[in-house]
Amino acid sequence: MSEVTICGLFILLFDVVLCSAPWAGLLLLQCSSWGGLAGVWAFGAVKLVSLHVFTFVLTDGKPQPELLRLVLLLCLLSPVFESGRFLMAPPSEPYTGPSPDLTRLVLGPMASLLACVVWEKGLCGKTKKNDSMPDARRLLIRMLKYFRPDSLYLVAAFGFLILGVICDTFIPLYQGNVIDMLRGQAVQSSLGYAIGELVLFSLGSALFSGLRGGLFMCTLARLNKRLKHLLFHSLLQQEVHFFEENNPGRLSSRLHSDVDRMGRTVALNANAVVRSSVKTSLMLMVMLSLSWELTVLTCIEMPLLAILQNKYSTMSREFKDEIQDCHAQNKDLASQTIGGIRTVRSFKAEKDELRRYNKALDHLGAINRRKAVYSAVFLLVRRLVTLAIKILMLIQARSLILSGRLSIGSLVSFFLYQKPMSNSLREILYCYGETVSTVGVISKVFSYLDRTPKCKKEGELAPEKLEGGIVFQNVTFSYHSAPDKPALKSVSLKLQAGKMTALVGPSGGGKTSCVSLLKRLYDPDEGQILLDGEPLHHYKQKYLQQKVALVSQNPVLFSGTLRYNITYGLTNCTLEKVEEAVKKASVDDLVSEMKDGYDTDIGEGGRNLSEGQKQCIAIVRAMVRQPQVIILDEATSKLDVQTQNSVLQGILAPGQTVLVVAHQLNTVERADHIIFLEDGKVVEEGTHQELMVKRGRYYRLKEELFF
Ligand SMILES: Nc1ncnc2c1ncn2[C@@H]1O[C@H](COP(=O)(O)OP(=O)(O)OP(=O)(O)O)[C@@H](O)[C@H]1O
Repeated sequence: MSEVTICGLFILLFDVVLCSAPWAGLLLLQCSSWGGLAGVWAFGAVKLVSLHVFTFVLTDGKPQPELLRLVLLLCLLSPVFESGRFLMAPPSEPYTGPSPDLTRLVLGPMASLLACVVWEKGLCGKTKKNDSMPDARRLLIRMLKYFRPDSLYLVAAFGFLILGVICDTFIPLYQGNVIDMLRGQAVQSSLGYAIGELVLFSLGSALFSGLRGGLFMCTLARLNKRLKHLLFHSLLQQEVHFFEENNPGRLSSRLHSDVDRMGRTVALNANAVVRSSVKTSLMLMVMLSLSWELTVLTCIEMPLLAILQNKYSTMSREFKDEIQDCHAQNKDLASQTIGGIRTVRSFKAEKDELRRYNKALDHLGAINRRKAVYSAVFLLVRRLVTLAIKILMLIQARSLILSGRLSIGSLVSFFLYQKPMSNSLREILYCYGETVSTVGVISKVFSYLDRTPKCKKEGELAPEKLEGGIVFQNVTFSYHSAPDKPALKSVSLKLQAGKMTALVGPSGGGKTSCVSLLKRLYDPDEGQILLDGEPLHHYKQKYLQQKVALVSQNPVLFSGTLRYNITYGLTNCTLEKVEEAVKKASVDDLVSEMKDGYDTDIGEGGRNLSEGQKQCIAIVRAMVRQPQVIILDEATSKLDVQTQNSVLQGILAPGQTVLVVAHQLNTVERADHIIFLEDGKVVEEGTHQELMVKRGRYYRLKEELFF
């Protein structure tokens, strides 16, 4: 047992001794009261001083904050409670102060102790152990701030909510009135009046609830739109490394399901909490007026359930995170297989894929089973607690009825109120649990929203005239997924303005990495790349993407029309410009063959086109930008030789800097200068003829091996 617990027990014992003294005195003197409310507060003050001194002595002058909170609770609970009774006492039965009975002597310290345990262990204790809880509060407050632009809607929604609840609470009262009138000899007009009031409250309840629901839904839709826009904007700013490290399925799940979930949970729970709180307060007032002892017992049930719910919520939050990750993985697995169905079919790997998917489903099933077991245990314990409290209440009610302090009718009314009040409290606790379990989701979404892209800020340069000379100065670069294996090691090379340069080398040599750096998809770890003598990051990003165009072997096209794909990312690109680019690239036949010409829908990812046609579209997309530097990364590999020649002839304008990427020397005969890259290093460079002499044997050998 810890030191704090032992000290707490001593303090409790001392409190019981302190309380029993005046009670014993009152009993001996046969007094029924000890000075009304003033006496209770005075005794509370005396207790506060005595217990403080006792605590300081007990802890050698260094009391723990938990003990001080217990002392405060022991001293203040009774005066506060009595003040409540005093304020709520009906005029027919004026307040006479606490009566000396044993139940009160035990109930006071018990309630204080319970409240203390709930606070320290269940709520506050959790906060101290788990650093994420203050974060949770901060995250929820931040989440609420996103509702700010809809404050007016929210104020109206909450207003309608409170009006609706008030109408709801009065409906049973008027129902009772009408029933009473049916039994008696009420005048026809007053019966009609009571029915009218009942109808009015029912209509009010329906109307206000409808308005409240509509306004909440509207606010939620607006919040979702705002958050999705912000998140998508933030994602689009991130560097390419980020997308390599984070799986696209998971990012898309954050953007859609998570944003929906966080908005829904926070808005609906706030709605439910306000509704339940108003209802609970109204019912609590009525219940206290019926019997405070039974109300205290009902209220003891609440913190016990709160502890249980708190524990369950923590577990359920972990389960939910696990399940969500699992769902994202499964979704990814399925979409990968469906997306790559041609490859799957050609390798006859359907059974393997099914087995992989089944394994993933089994994993998800196991988590769901564990969650179900925990949920069943939680439900059982919760029911047992409720049952135990109910038995205690019946025992207490029996003694109250026997002593004549409670009528059977009042007991029935009390029990009639108890169920809806427990439901309201349960709803509040449930909402709390739900909100806490959504904190993980909120924190992940916010972490993406707050993420600062790890790439250099774009510059301001956008010169009208660009020569297109490019220099790599000692460039070293590694991918984040393989930080110890640099893809480029101190590479220095030069692309002369207006000339065609070829990067040649075996697979994995670093050609594509050079191209990616040139397109600023990544930034070098060391060294720099100069364009017309200026570092690449000094140029405006938009300018750079327009002046340096890349056509890769597997171009990415988007669903939409042919024209949309050609003019992708360009504003105000006229049809004439598109037609000119198509003519230059000699692919006008391809366009004329299409059903709706430029307005033909090419399907998702361009699936209605052949691989060669996709390459043609990508070439036109680059041409339409009239770039000064054009990079052809095996851009025509899927075209037949004749088309390849005519396309190349058309696109290579005089004075343009061209970078061609290839595996073999014989495909880059036109190049003015060839750079041979191997294992991330420049190993040879020169003209085609020079290289054929130097590396011809090597190439002949390689080509024999490959072809
Ligand atoms: N996204 C990536 N993450 C981690 N490593 C990568 C990534 N892309 C390439 N690499 C590694 O970087 C090195 C250079 O690859 P790069 O793609 O630049 O070579 P390449 O010469 O273009 O090859 P290929 O001719 O086959 O396209 C290789 O070792 C490769 O494994």
